[in-house]
Amino acid sequence: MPLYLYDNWERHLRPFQAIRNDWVGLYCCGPTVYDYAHIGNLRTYLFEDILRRTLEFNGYTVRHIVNITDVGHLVSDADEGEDKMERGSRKSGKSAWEIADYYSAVFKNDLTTLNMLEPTLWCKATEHIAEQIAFIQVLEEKGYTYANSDGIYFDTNKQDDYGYLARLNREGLNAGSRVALGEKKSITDFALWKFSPADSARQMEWESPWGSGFPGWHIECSAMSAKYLEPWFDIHCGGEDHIAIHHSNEIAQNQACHGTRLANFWLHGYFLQLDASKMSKSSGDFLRLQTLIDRGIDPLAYRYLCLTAHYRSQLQFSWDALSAAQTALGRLRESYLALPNGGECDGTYLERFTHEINQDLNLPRAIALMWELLKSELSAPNKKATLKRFDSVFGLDLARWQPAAAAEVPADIQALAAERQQYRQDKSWAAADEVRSQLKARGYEVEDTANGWLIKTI
Ligand SMILES: Nc1ncnc2c1ncn2[C@@H]1O[C@H](COP(=O)(O)OP(=O)(O)OP(=O)(O)O)[C@@H](O)[C@H]1O
Ligand SMILES: [Zn+2]
Repeated sequence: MPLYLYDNWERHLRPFQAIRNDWVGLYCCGPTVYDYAHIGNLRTYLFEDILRRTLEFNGYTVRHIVNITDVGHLVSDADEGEDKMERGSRKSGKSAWEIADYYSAVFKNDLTTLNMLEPTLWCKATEHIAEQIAFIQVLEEKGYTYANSDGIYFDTNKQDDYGYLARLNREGLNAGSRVALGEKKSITDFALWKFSPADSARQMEWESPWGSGFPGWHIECSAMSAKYLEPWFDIHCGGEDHIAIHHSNEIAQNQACHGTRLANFWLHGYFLQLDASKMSKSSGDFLRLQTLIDRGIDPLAYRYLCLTAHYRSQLQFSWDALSAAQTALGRLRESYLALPNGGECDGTYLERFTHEINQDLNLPRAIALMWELLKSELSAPNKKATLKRFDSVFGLDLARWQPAAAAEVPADIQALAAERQQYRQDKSWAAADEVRSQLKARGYEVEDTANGWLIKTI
């Protein structure tokens, strides 16, 4: 069954075919580590995690690269204003290096808490300055750059199809924005290298053929994806806000340097909205994963919530929806736990599941199918085996979940519960009731569910 993905370059579903035989290259733009990630950012990484799991489900080996932007992302996407890292440093009183380390570690921890798979490789912008300088030098040799008083810029007029990914109307943009042009030749031109200001020292700066300074934000992704994947690889991801500027600029750089548009497929995760606008670090109005945990929400309930919305539609955050997700996850975990082991994955359900996830990651329908499976006539052990296979894509970690009290249920009680279950299966009702009384006397009760049993304390 082919895997169809919605490619934003072509703006339609395309059957996925790997470029190479040995691995699939997946590059995901990582966080700018000047602050905590919010659950909106995390929604995009969850979508990328699901994509990776779907590729692996389809038998591919994925080389999954995530970068850490620890320099060069300016407050304004028009390459103006302060570097977000330096601003974060000024606000916190810590060095830019310290805050980069701190927020990178918290970010990685958030991903683990949400049961995301560890990328094959993390790479930091500040550890790839030489690669970025070398990339800019090629652009310079090929005539794509110009210098002005604050940096080396990419001349977007040199490319007829600049901005194709975003279907940009360049004439319209240029006409409407003369004031913001500054020293740039065209409003879409962007910085490759920024000079350190003459009057104040920066914490993060390096020598270069053009003088002391730091790289622009977009060049790191072109340089690092070429280094760790290839200049032409399979799939590039990010949030929807990256389409118009960041990814358009990455493509421009690669077209100029390597003659490729970086990636064969361009996939974007759509926003988590808070009160009808994008949840955003810069606005200061955001929720962290830890905020949810502090309010008694299981982090995987947030993962479940994200699974119920398609990645290509925006998701409106609400506490009600989150608590409904928590309830559903609880039911799912209990059902899974109650099912006996030893079954086999059901071929028909597996085929239907593959059809849903291979249709551009239709996780909402895959989740609905999972509930249908639980209610089905399938044998209990086979339900469990099938569900386990589904969970390799959902990533809800069902097999590891234990109710808080379960760890304390003594082995002899568990054995009694199993004995009772056996009596019930044999229709020896009197013996089953007798064991039930014994359990009760010890302070336990067994709850029968559609799919098995659960031991609870009275
Ligand atoms: N509200 C959101 N919902 C989903 N993804 C988002 C949201 N906001 C940002 N993203 C994505 O999260 C990833 C990390 O973004 P990054 O750390 O650069 O955020 P940022 O641009 O500095 O912060 P912000 O835009 O929140 O002020 C990117 O892929 C970005 O597109
Ligand atoms: Zn990027």
